[in-house]
Amino acid sequence: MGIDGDAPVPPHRRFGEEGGRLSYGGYLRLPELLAQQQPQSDAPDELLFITIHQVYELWFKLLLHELENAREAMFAGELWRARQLFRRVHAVERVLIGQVEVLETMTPQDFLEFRSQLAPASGFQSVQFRELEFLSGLKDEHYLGTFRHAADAELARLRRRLAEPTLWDAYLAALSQRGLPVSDAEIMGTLLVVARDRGSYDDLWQLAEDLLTHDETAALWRMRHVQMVERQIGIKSGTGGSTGAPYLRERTRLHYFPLLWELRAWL
Ligand code: HEM
Ligand SMILES: N[C@@H](CC(=O)c1ccccc1NC=O)C(=O)O
Repeated sequence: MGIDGDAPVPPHRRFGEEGGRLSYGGYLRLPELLAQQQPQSDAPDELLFITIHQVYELWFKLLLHELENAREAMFAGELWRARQLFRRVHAVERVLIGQVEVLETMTPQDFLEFRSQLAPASGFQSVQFRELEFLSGLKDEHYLGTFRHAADAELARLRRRLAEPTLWDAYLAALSQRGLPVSDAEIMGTLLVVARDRGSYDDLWQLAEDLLTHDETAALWRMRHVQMVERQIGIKSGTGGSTGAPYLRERTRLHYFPLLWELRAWL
């Protein structure tokens, strides 16, 4: 019973009612969000195709945010904070791989109902995907060419990513703050010291493992994507003008942090 004799108000009724300003849909901007799925054909599976891509782009946005914060934490020497953020990054990346399965419920015949209308659009033109690559250390300015038709603001974002420090630069800064040499000639020696003296450097070792997991999970997504592509379009070329699966297979060999992979051979 409440103090005035009425039945107590259940907690779920009280919370958030103080100001009465926020609502679920208002806070999350659902009218705007849910107005953005607009198929251009009558093909029943185009809604799935648009939804999946929009969900990917939302996760990409979060990943960029968390990776920027992880980079800042490494520069600040707050390795525990960087590690906390990498746990989140890895969890999101596993979701990115898992949701390929949802798109694979589409048959190639159903995809072909709207595929021809997509060209020349393609995942090639995902600005945030390329930003993730640049931030992670895979800076390839040739890709600016694929964004010729992008908005000025998007091109500016890519150029900024090309100019700014990568996650690897931030890791080198963290090593350097602990008095370890990081020049090109010395870095492999330093990585070996960290790997062999876990008593002194376990936090740096674990952080390098977090970077490697980010690298590995990105590669797993590339492999999963190319499997899906082969299942959908076989050896057809891509709407973005590439050779399709052969181009994508080549990209699965990429590494964000090649030295961390090379280190294994020296241990
Ligand atoms: C039916 C499903 C899909 C097919 C058949 C497909 C096909 C392709 C092909 C052929 C390419 C090479 C570029 C081109 O010439 O078009 C490509 C690139 C790409 N796709 Fe997809 N894709 C599919 C789904 C997705 C999804 C769900 C995403 C999530 C965002 C995605 C993201 C990308 C990205 C980021 C690239 C550029 C990769 C790179 O340059 O390394 N794709 N895709
Ligand atoms: N490139 C794909 C089409 C495709 O998947 C796509 C088209 C427009 C926007 C995003 C896409 N997703 C990944 O490439 C294809 O060649 O079939």
